[in-house]
Amino acid sequence: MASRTNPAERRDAIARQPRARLPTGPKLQHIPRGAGPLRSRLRDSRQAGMDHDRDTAHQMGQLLNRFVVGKLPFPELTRALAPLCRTAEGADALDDLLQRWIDVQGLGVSLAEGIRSETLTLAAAPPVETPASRSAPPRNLPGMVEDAVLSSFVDRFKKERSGGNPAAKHDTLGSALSAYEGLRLRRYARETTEGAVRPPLQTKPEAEAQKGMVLRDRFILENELGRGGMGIVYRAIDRRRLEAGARQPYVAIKMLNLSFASHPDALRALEAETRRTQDLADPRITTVYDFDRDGTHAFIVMELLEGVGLDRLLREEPTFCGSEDAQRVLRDLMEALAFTHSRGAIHADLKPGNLFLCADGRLKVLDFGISAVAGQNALEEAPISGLTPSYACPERNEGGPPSASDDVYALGCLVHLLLTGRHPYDRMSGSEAKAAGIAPYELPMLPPAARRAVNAALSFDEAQRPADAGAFLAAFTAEPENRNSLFSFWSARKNG
Ligand SMILES: Nc1ncnc2c1ncn2[C@@H]1O[C@H](COP(=O)(O)OP(=O)(O)OP(=O)(O)O)[C@@H](O)[C@H]1O
Repeated sequence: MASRTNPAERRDAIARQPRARLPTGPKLQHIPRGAGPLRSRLRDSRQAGMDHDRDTAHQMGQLLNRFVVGKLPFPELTRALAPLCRTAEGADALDDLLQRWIDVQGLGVSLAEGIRSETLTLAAAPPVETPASRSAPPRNLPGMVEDAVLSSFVDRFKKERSGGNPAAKHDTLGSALSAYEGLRLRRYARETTEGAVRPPLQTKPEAEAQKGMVLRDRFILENELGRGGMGIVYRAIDRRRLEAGARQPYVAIKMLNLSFASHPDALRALEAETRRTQDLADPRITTVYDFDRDGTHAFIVMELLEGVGLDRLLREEPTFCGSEDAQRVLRDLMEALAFTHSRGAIHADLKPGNLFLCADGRLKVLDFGISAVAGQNALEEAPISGLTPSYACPERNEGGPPSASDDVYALGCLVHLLLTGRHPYDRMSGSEAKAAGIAPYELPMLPPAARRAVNAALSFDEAQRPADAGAFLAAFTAEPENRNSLFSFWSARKNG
C-alpha cells in the first residue's frame, strides 16, 4: 500500500481550504467604497491617535446589537447605518465595530462584509429626501402580501399540528396552499387579459435566497456551503441561539428550490420525512432541527458540520481509499445503517456526497430519508432529485419503491469504493450492470465471509441481497477475526 504521511492532517487541510475563518491577524482598515473583501484589507492608512466620534460608534453599536438579537431586520440596519457612514470617519467607525464583533462576538466575516458593502452602497447613494420614501420597504407590496399569506398558512398549520390528528393537519396546509395557488393563477389570468404582463408563477427573481437574507426574522444566511439537486445549503446564524448564549450559534440551512412552493404534496411529504429523521437520534446521522417556510422559501435547518464531504475527499485525496480511516468510515456507516433500518428508516440515496467526514474524524450521514420521499407514487411530479443511478440497484433504477435492500446495495458499492477507490461496476447503474451481465471486482483483502456478504449485497436479484444493513453487518462480521474489531484483519494482513 502506498505510504501516507499524516492523512488526518491532509484531510484537515482540505477541510480548511474553502472555509471563511474568522480573522485573527491585525485589525482591518477603512478602504474606499467598492474595494476588496473586508478581511483582506490592511490598516496602514490609519492615522495614529485618530479617534471616531464616540456617539456615532455608540449609535452603530446599538443598531448592530438590535440586528443580532433579531429586533432589526437587515435592510433596516443598513438603511440606519448608511447616514452615519457618509464620512470617512463614519465608515472607519463601522469597520472598527464590525471587526470588534468578528473578533469578540464571533460575527461571521461574510455577514460583516454583507453589512458593510450594503451600508456603504446606500451611503454612497444621494440622500433620500421624502419621509415617505425613507420609510418605504424595498420590496413590492404584492410580494410582501404573498409572503405574509403563505407564512400565515404555515403558522396556522404549525399551531394545529401541535394538538390534533396529524393527517387532518397536513391536509389543512395542503389545501390552503393549493387554494392560494389557485387564487394566484386566477389573479394572473385576469391581469393578463387586462393587458398586464404576466409574472412568472413559481419563481420571483427578487425572492432568490442570498447571503445576508433573514429567514423568519431568525436565521441570517451567511455563506453558501454547496449546491445539490434540491437546493442550496448555507451556513447561517441562528439569532435565538446567539441570544441564548449558545457556544455554537451557527446552523446549516438547505434552501429548497423555489419550485417546491408549488408542490404542496412534496413539501408535506418532505416535512413528514424530516420529522421522522429528527427521531433518529444517532450521533452518526446529521441532526435535523426543523422544517420551515418563510414566504415562498421552504427550508430545512440542520446541525452545521465542519469537515469535508466524502465525494470531495475522495477526489482530492485518493489515497484515503483503503486507509484505516476509510475502514472506520465503513464500520460507522454499517452500524449507523443497521441502527436506522432497525427503526424502520431507510436512506434511499446513499453515495459519497451524502457522507461527511467531520474535522474530528467522525462520520455523519446527510439527507437521511429525503430521497425516499421521491419514491412515493404521489410525488411523481415532485421537484426532488431522487436517486443516484450508480449507487441504485436495478429495481430502484426501474422505478421501484425504496427499501432497506436498496441501501444494502449502495453499501456494497461504498465498501468497494472506500477499500479500493473503484466502483464495483465501473460507475454503471444497477440496471446497466445487470444488462451487461458483469460481476463485481474481487476484494482479496477481505476474509471470505465478508467477501461473500459484499457480493450478496451487490446482487442484481433483490432476493439474494441481505434484507437490511443489520443482516449485512452480521454476515460481514461472521468470522471471529472480524467480529472483535471490524477491520482488524486489514492491519493484520498489511503487517503480515
Ligand atoms: N449540515 C451541513 N453542514 C455542512 N455542510 C453541508 C451540510 N449539508 C450539506 N452540506 C454541504 O452542502 C453541499 C450541498 O449539499 P446537498 O445535500 O444539497 O448536495 P448533494 O447531496 O450533493 O445533492 P443532492 O440533493 O442532489 O443529493 C455539499 O457539499 C454538502 O457537503
